[in-house]
Amino acid sequence: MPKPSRLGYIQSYPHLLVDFGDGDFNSCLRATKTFKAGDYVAPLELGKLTKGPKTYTSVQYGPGSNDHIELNSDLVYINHSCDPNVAFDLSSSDPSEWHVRALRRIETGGSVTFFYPSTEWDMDQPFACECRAKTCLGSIYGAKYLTLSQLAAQRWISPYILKLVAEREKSL
Ligand SMILES: C[S@@+](CC[C@H](N)C(=O)[O-])C[C@H]1O[C@@H](n2cnc3c(N)ncnc32)[C@H](O)[C@@H]1O
Repeated sequence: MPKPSRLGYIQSYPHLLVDFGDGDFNSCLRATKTFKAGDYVAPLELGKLTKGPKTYTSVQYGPGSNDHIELNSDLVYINHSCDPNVAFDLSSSDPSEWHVRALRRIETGGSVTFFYPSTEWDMDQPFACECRAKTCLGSIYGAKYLTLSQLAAQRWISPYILKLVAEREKSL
């Protein structure tokens, strides 16, 4: 189940709802209540996660090229933004603590977004970003293709991504 479908849709989390659009990639996840900065938006429940190869729906959890999980829940509909409102925090060595956290206030009905290169080093499916943020980076390929200052401008970057960037900078 890479993506829950519109047909027979059952919400995965009480305060998050998929807004299904037409076409393959035009859906998003919306908040059905207001979240404050720092609030837990959703846990990454271990029972739902599956390890697997890198895909456009997977989330990286470590520095290795095989360190990817499928979310198997509505969280897969969280779009990228260059000015995101949540962090995917998979930094704990205890996976039961992995979670999605609000980086700033999210109003009821607001689209939930994260900065994909905060978890992804080299993405399976790069795209031309349509986030419309003033700080939009244009094309999103993964952290490997961003400068240190572009990454440093973000509120949250996963520790293993920062480590990979540090290794890249050292080898220059
Ligand atoms: C995991 S899906 C996210 C949900 C997706 N919108 C959908 O309807 O299935 C990731 C894909 O959504 C699209 N996407 C996500 N954020 C985007 C953005 N800011 N601009 C353009 N496309 C985006 C891209 O095609 C990307 O490969």
